[in-house]
Amino acid sequence: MSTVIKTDGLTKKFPRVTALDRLTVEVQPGVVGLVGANGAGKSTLIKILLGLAPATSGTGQVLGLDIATEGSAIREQVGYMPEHDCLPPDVSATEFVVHMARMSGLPAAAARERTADTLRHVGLYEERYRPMGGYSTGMKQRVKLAQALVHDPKLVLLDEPTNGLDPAGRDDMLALIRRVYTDFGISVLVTTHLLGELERTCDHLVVIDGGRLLRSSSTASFTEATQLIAVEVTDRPDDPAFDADAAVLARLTAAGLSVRTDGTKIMLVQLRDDDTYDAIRDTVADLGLGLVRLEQRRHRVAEIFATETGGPSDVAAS
Ligand SMILES: Nc1ncnc2c1ncn2[C@@H]1O[C@H](COP(=O)(O)OP(=O)(O)OP(=O)(O)O)[C@@H](O)[C@H]1O
Repeated sequence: MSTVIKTDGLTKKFPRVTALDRLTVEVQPGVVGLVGANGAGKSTLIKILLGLAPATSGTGQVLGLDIATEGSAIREQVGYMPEHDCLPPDVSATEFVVHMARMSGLPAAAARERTADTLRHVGLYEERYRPMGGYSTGMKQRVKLAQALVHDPKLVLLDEPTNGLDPAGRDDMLALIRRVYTDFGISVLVTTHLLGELERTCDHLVVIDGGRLLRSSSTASFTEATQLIAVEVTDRPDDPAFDADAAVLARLTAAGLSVRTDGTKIMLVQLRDDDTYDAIRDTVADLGLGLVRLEQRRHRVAEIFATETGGPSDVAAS
């Protein structure tokens, strides 16, 4: 696998703010999420990777090309979906995407053919002949994605593609983004400030905060299993006054297991060995209770973020 993006000590200073602070990161082929709160430096990084803005210091390569000297070669092979609305309201999606295809060097016939295919792929059919001013946000985001894909790039950089979409629209867009890689083999770097979106969509996550790298690792390792089992039990139907949780807690503790509650009806039992599950099941059955939940806890991306930044207050957990 060849590296798709590589930066080394990448720094971008504006007069009053350091937008990127010695960022060193490597991205392999796949769907990669770039996550950070508003102002973390995501859009700045994308512009520098495209060779549209110079870095203050540090180096970087995209598809093996130097961001400082080979910007136009990078833009030939990379598609870019900007964050903000950039679509002229009076032209149709077809006219616009054909124009973008021609701009990236496709001959007229090929541009028309690729435009039809790409718009169909992102789910725009009859409406592609109507002026874009009348489109919904979801349709506009699809056109923006289509223009990023039309010249058949090896990599697309998508800046907040789910912005402004309702939950169903977001799910559709994320599924579409996933297919860009699985169906066409085009690698994706997608930015978002919504952590919850990434677990299902991305293979790998890069988390930045204040322009600095917090963490870069596979999505699986972000959400890897902890050594805790979440247990929730029913009350006794014949004896609602019986404190089921306290009884289970006392029994498991007496059996040498470490148990804590998290303020809800869920108890967290430290996984000791394979017998831990049996010990919990037996205890619950002995007490005449039922099990509502018995599952190994997984880290969620949002929890990691909270641990490493001291609080997720400025990052929406979606
Ligand atoms: N052209 C500029 N001049 C001065 N400061 C800038 C400029 N562009 C960005 N910044 C600042 O750099 C920091 C990073 O901005 P950037 O837009 O990269 O963040 P972001 O993570 O993409 O956030 P958002 O999702 O809000 O766009 C912010 O503090 C921003 O105010």
